[in-house]
Formats: sequence, structure tokens, C-alpha cells
Amino acid sequence: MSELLTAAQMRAIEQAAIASGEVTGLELMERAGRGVVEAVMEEWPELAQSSYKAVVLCGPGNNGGDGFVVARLLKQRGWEVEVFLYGDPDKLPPDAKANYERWCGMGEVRNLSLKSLKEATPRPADLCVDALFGTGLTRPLEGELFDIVSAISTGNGDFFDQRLVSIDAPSGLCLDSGRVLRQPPSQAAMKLAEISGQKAEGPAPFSDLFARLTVAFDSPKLGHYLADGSAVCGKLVVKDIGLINWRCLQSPAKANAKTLNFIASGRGVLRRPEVRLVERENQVVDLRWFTSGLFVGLEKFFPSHKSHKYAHGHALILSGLSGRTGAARLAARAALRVGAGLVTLGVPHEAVTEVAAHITAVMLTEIDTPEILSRVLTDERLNALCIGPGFGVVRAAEFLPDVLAAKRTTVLDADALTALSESEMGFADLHDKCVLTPHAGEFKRLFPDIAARLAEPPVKGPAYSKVDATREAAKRAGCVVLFKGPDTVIASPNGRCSVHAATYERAAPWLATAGSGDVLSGLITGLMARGFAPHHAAETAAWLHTEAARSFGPGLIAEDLPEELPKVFRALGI
Ligand SMILES: NC(=O)C1=CN([C@@H]2O[C@H](COP(=O)(O)OP(=O)(O)OC[C@H]3O[C@@H](n4cnc5c(N)ncnc54)[C@H](O)[C@@H]3O)[C@@H](O)[C@H]2O)[C@@H](O)CC1
Ligand SMILES: [K+]
Repeated sequence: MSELLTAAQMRAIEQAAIASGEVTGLELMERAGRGVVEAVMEEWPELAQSSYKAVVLCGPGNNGGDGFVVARLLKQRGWEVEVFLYGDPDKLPPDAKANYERWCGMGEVRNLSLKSLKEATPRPADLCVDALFGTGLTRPLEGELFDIVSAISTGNGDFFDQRLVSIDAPSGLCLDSGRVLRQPPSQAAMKLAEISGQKAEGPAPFSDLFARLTVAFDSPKLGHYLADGSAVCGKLVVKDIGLINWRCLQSPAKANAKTLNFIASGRGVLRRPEVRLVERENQVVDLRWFTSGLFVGLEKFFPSHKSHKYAHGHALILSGLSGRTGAARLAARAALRVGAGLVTLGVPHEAVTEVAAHITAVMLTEIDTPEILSRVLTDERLNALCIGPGFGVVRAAEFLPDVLAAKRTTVLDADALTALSESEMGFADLHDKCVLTPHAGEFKRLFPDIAARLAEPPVKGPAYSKVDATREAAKRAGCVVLFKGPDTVIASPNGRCSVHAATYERAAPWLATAGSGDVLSGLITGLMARGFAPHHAAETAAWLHTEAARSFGPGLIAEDLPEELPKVFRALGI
């Protein structure tokens, strides 16, 4: 299981390990540099066959220190290595300084400028190592540094031949938010923005693919997955630097006083991960648990139905008016495929014929008014609800009070979210068994101030992130919020948070197709019917949704997603 760390958490872990006497900072830096060289040779095996030319750009902190280690290790392999330093060598932190000095015994260090870089690369280098900034980036790049980083971004390969490896992060990327820090806007840009009514933004050194390979240490950071992170990192490799086992083995009995203080301060080293990456490993375990029938919770409500279909729950999906019933039918099909025991569509009278013509395993009940819904919900076996897909905003506003009063596990999506944002009732009636599934536009309508903060250009680090925004939203709403995107963030009011990334090797751009969101809602509803807690259901649904899309491949339409699930389950061995 991966936990996604903030830069401060990573720093705190390193400091605690060093303070405990487990390892020195110098040794950690050596392991980091070794990890980078290893990752480079794994990514480009042709580079391991002979010796080549590298340019290494070192920054003023420990990221630069890693760069000096990489330079030394490549030189020891017989490479021609040109090293550049941005900043004053006398001001380097101690471990970086030690590695600077070791390198000085092997080769020259040039002052980093566009001119010196051009002079040193009459022919492009085979590898460029970006060791300018990592977790210590606090402000946007400026001046010549800005120009250099813009110039080296992949595609601008005057100085090197395509292979750009970034140590820890593409320099300029905020590792807490996945956003590339921008300079404050110029006066002219502000004036222009004022006229066009848009937000003024200063320049960023890059905004799309930067590195071909990014090598991080210990654990991935939030910024590797959120926002632009995955686009600018290229491929992400995380190398162990020996701290994971140390963290696992730490127990209060073994830890020394400094570590104990650290644990007590609760800064995230030894306690449960604060943000987890939703991955195959943890979802497979969870899925086995649910298909084995050992789920908890429902038995206590339906003791006599333990091995009956009711033991797998009964989901009620509310349908829109005729001509708009497709969305709810998609959701219902997904709920059934993901294993809800029974799924019923609640359909308005005038759409009954339309819906009945399309369904077989899904059941149908007529629900025309909120009063009828309340009557239907006197059947306590209906344990999960979904309202919103194709439902109509006005109807959603009428139904919402009764839906929420029923206090079932409930997914609110699409029109239900718009109705919620327009209604006077605010978030007071939501309860902790609700899941809101907004995309960016719906999120903005529901939480305009939070969305505005997230839209502010990131001019200093750590920048406000989608994790910050979703956590704030979940706290305000008092329920789980799943904020959609290629970087989906799921947060609970207690701060529990997960990131599901359909990026890097899990990218499935064809998932952005009409009706795909309705399927996601159905999956969450179905899993909640089966007894999954809301946060867990949202995580697992997001993962299965992408997995089904990846399994099907390009050409996918929303209808294919539920039908692909059996294949996904089979591939998982369940
Ligand atoms: N601390 C440790 O023990 C380890 C650190 N490691 C490396 O160390 C890195 C973190 O090192 P640091 O905390 O020194 O941070 P960085 O090396 O990322 O950068 C910090 C320095 O950059 C300056 N700076 C920040 N933003 C700037 C900007 N826009 N323009 C100009 N200067 C700017 C800061 O004032 C500071 O001097 C990690 O990313 C990783 O690569 C690894 O060696 C593993 C071990
Ligand atoms: K870097």
C-alpha cells in the first residue's frame, strides 16, 4: 500500500530516522543518488552498455546534493559528466557540500547559466539530470533559472537528447499540490485579465511533459499524482532508501526519546497514513473480502436473510423522466454487476414503459412523488439509494428532503448536486452515510469559495491542493466527497483521504465518455448496498471503474463498463 506524503512529512521522516541514529543524512543521500542511477539504467538499458555523456544541474539544497552523487557514480562508470551548480557552494547544506567536495576531486563544477550550458554541450548530452529543486521548493523560479528550466523541458532538447531525469520532482513542481509554481502576474497581465474578466496568471516554466523519468524516494508525494504532477513527471519510479522497514519496525518500546517525541507530535511517521493511494494491492484484498461474503454490518439488520440475495443488499436508483432514463439505467446496471443483491429503479409513471422495455434483471417500481418514495422506503431492506443521474434539477430539489430523511447510504450525483447547490437547505440535512460525487463544475457550484481558492494561481509552495480542497469540502458537507478527475480525490469529514489516479500506467483517457459518471455512481451505490462503508465504497468504485475502462480499451462507451466487470473480477482471481 502506498501512502502519499507531503514534503514536510518526508522531511520529518528523514529527520526522525537520522535523529534515531538509524542512518546518517550522507548515507541517505548516497542511497538516493544510487537509486537514481539504478532507475536510469532500468529505464534506458542501452545506457548501461557503454559510457555516455551527462549534464547534471545541481541546485542550492540537498536535491543538488543528490545530483553530485549521481555525477560521481556516472563518472565512475566511465561517463563524461558536466556538472553545473546554481548558487553559492559555500552555502550548500552540509551533506550536499560534502558531495560537492567529493565531486570537485573528480571534475569541474560550472556556474549554471544558459551560456555555460550551451558552451558545455556543443553536441547534445545523452542524459540530463535535473537536481535543481525537490521537496524544498518554496517559491516560483525566476530570472535566468526560469529560462534554463523552460529551455530544458523535454522537446526543447538543445542540450541533451530526450532523456531528462528529474530527481524527486521536475524542478518547479510543488510536491504537495502537483502544481507548477507560477510567478506573480505582471501589471500588463493584470490589466489584460481585468478587461477579459479572467484571472491573471504569471508564467510557469513548463506546464506539460517535462521529464521523461522522475525518481522519488521512500514514498510517492501528493504532487506526483495530483493536478499536473503525472503529466510533468513523465514516468514515476519510487526507490527505497531504507526508511520503510525502519518505520514499520519502530515501536514505542524500541524508539529513543527523540523518536518518541516525534511520534507523540503525531506528524505522520508511524500512525495511519493520512492520504492513501488507491491501488490494485489494497483493492484486491478488499474485493476478496466482499466476494467471500464475510462482509459485516448487514447481518445485524437482516439476520434471517444471511445467505439470501437480501444479504447482498438492495439498491434503489431513482430515474429521470422519459427520454432521460438512460443515466439511471446505467447506474442500476453497474450496481447489479458490482454485486448488489437486488437493484430497483424508481421510475415516474410516464417513463415506466420506456424503462420496462430496457431492463430485465433490474426491477422497477413506480415512484412519482416524494411521498411515494417515503412509502417505498418503509421497506428497510432498501439499504442504498442513488439520486441525480438524469433526474432533473427541479425534481431533485423536491425529492432531496425525503431522500436525506431516509438516512440510507446515499449517492448524490449530477442533478442532485446542482439542486443541492441551489437549494436553501445547505448541507445541514446531509448525513455521514452520503457520498457526493462532483466533477469540477459541480464542485464549483457546491463549494464556490473552496473552488476559487483552488483556482488561484499557485505563486508559493506548498500550494493549495485538490486534497486540501476536497478535505475542506467533506468537512463542510459532513459526508464523503469524491471529487472526480484523472486525479480523483476522496475525503471524509474526519480528514481521511485517498487519491485515485487514472494516470501514468493506469491512464484511460477513453473513460471520459458520456454516461461514465452515472456508472461510477451505480458502482458506489451497489458497493454500499453490499455493506461497504461510504469512503471504502467510493475508493473501490473509482478503482473498478478505471480498471473496467482499461480492460475494455479505446472505443469504450459507458454501457461497456458494467459489462466488463466480470472480466475484471476474473482477472483478479475472485
Ligand atoms: N534530507 C535528506 O536527508 C535527504 C534529502 N534528499 C533530497 O533532498 C531534497 C530536499 O532537499 P532540501 O530540503 O535541501 O530542498 P531542495 O534541495 O529541494 O531546495 C532547497 C533550496 O532551494 C531554495 N529554493 C527554494 N525555491 C527556490 C526558488 N524558486 N528559486 C531559488 N531557490 C529556491 C531554498 O531556499 C533552499 O536553499 C529532496 O527532494 C531529495 O532530493 C535525498 O538526498 C534523501 C535524503
Ligand atoms: K529536481
